[in-house]
Amino acid sequence: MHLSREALEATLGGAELIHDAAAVEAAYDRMAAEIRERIGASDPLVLCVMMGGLVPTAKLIARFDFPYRLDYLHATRYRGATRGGELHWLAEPTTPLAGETVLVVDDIFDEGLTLRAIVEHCRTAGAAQVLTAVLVNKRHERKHGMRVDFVGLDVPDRYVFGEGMDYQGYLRGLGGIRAIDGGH
Ligand SMILES: O=P(O)(O)OC[C@H]1O[C@H](OP(=O)(O)OP(=O)(O)O)[C@H](O)[C@@H]1O
Ligand SMILES: Nc1nc2[nH]cnc2c(=O)[nH]1
Repeated sequence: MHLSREALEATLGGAELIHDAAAVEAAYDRMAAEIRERIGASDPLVLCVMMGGLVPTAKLIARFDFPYRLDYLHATRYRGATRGGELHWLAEPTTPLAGETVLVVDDIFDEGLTLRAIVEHCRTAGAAQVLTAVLVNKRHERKHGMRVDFVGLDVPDRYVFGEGMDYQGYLRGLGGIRAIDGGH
C-alpha cells in the first residue's frame, strides 16, 4: 500500500518520541562493546534479519573492530501489519552455518517468535554457538520463552517505528524510535 507524504507527516506528528537518535547511538556503542567482549575473538558470522535488521546491523558492524563476516536471512511475520501472524521464510542464509559462531541481529524483540524460529534454524544447521542482538525489547508478558543476549533499549507495549522498524512499510530510515497509539 502507498502512503502519501501528508499521511506520513500526520503519523509522525501524532507519534511520541520514545528514544531520540542520540540515545539510540549510545545504545549501539554499549551493545558493540558487549558483543566484542563476548565473541570478538570468535570470528563470528553476523546474520542480518531482513528487513528490520538492516539498520541495526549496519550501525553495529560500523563499530566492530574485530574480524567478522556478514550474511542475511529474510523472515517476516508482520509484513507491514501492526499485529504478527505466521512466520514466512523468504530467504535462508547462504553461508554454511556448521561450526560457526553466529550473531543474529534484528531490530525488535516483541513476542519473540521470529527470533526463536531463527535461532532454531541456525542450531539445526549446525552452528556451534548462536547469539542474538536486538536494538529494542518491547516490554510485556507475551514473550515466547527465549532470552536475547544483547539488547539496546526497552520500549513500551506500543507499535514503534524508526531505526529499521517500519510504519506500514515506510519510515525505516528515521533516526530515533517513535510510538503510535493502538496495535502492539
Ligand atoms: O518478536 P516478534 O513478535 O516475532 O516480532 C519481531 C519481528 O517483527 C519484525 O519483523 P516483520 O515481520 O515486521 O518484518 P520486517 O523485518 O520486514 O519489518 C521485526 O523485524 C522482527 O523480526
Ligand atoms: N515496526 C514494528 N515492527 C514490529 N514487529 C514487532 N513489533 C513491532 C513494532 O512495534 N514495530
